[in-house]
Amino acid sequence: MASLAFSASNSYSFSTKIRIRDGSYDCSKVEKSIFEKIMYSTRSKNNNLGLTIMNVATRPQPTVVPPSPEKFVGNNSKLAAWSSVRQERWQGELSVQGEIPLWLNGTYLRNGPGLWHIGDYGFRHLFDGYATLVRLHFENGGLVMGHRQIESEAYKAAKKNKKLCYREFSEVPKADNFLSYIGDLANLFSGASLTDNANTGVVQLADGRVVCLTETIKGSIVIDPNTLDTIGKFEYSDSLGGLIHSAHPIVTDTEFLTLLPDLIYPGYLVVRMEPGTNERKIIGRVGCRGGPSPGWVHSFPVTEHYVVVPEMPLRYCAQNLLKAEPTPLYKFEWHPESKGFVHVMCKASGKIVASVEVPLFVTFHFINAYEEKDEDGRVTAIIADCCEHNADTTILEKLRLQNLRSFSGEDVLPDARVGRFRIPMDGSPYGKLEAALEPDEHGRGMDMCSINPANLGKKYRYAYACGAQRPCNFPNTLTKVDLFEKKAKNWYDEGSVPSEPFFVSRPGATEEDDGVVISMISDKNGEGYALLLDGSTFEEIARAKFPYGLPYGLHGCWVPKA
Ligand SMILES: CC(=O)/C=C/C=C(C)/C=C/C1=C(C)CCCC1(C)C
Ligand SMILES: CC(/C=C/C=O)=C\C=C\C=O
Ligand SMILES: [Fe+2]
Repeated sequence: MASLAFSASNSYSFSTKIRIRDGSYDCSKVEKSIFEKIMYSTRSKNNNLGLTIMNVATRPQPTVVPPSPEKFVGNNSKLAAWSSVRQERWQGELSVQGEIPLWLNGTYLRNGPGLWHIGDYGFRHLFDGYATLVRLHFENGGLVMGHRQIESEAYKAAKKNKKLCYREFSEVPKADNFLSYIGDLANLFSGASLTDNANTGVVQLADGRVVCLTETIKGSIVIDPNTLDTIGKFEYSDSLGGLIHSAHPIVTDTEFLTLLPDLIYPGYLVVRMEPGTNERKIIGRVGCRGGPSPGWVHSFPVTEHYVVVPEMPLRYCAQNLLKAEPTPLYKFEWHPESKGFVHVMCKASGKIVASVEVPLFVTFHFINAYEEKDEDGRVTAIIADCCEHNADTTILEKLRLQNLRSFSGEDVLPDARVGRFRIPMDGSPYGKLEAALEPDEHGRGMDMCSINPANLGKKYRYAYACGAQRPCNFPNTLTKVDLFEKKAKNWYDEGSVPSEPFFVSRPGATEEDDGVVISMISDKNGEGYALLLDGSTFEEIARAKFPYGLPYGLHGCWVPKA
């Protein structure tokens, strides 16, 4: 046992006890009050000690780099999905089988954790990898593919120092000695040691800027969608502070909405940023009804007038944040006794208009939400759909790379469903959560969803997602879910892993599913291709082989031709 005192910022000093076990520093006994003090001290404008803006004076032309002969790293199956990307960048025209519709003019960008190695050291969890951007540029029936690493500070530092330098989702840099461990703790609380590895998603703001995101606020990075150049850090100009936000903001032509979980006074700030600005303004705040900390908010849905704030019983955990080694639920803890809640905030007033207890749930991704009205047009309930993992947290463990790489033929993917919340707006205390369709329709796998963006916040019929054809260890189908008919159509290619199906609407379309669905496939031979399905029939319309298989990617966006 050691007792020490140090100053985390100029204004706070504190002491704590550190137990040294097996040569590692276990800080699980750090008192919450101390944690709170430190976290609070980060709530100032100047808490980020991270990136500075890199100026790109000229826009360089994309470099065409031929595929290198390097071997895939770290995978014992042929699937490229769980192997680190084989080179920093590539760009070239692909040959297309089938026909790309001539109306499809623009660029699909997909982000994801594509590099899980520093030298010989391999990361452990899917979410740890350094961000790899992939670009599919569609023009006049042709297709140019490019991929490139995002030049985050975390990635650059790892390359330069040949070691992990920032805290990733599950990986923590090793302290050289006890004193540096103490320094690391201070850096954790100031945010300085948190990653800016923007490896989760990419969005185009209404003002045209393209921003890659993750769950750390400092991991908001502006890129050039044409060259995939890293332009620089997206600096929020407000003084909201904080370290983390939802990885999935809601982005429309008029706004950028996100949630900032508050770990000190458990709750969430709902904030809005107008196009052309970097300033988030507070719409309102909602306090948690369960404890001891806010639920993980990887995503959240909105309706036309409301922001839906989920309070999941899988909650951020201050103690786990301090641990050097990953815990079973990483930075989170499952608190069934704390219950699950859904809060509904009016976008215009910031007032909470409903706050209900719901059955326990586990979700990364909300699909959509809408207002249910009576014949007089009064809102009687909010319907919110998500990819729900049957209140089972084991999915997090299944996403460890070792598990993803070792499919033995055994069916190990936990069941998931389209979870439909019904949140009454009449003051009743409970909401419902039920499957929106029979989960066998999509093989009891369900994640990585998209909808026609024109239906955001409105009653909608179709969702596209990844489902399962069992046995499997990861969602392996593309599925089109019809929420009216309660049916699904599934696309499957044995041994392949498809990435999130992304719907692009045909200009002038009047039907919700009139458009195409884009996905990228890792196939069983270690190769990969871009796949286009018809949004309505869900039949293949085109595919284009990549020069080599690419790692799995998470979320994408569509950048229409200017
Ligand atoms: C890739 C993905 O879906 C999620 C990534 C999540 C990350 C990088 C979370 C990082 C975090 C830390 C580095 C410390 C604070 C907690 C938390 C936000 C989980
Ligand atoms: C890939 C995934 C879940 C798959 C489960 O079936 C979740 C990704 C979360 C982050 O974006
Ligand atoms: Fe996500």
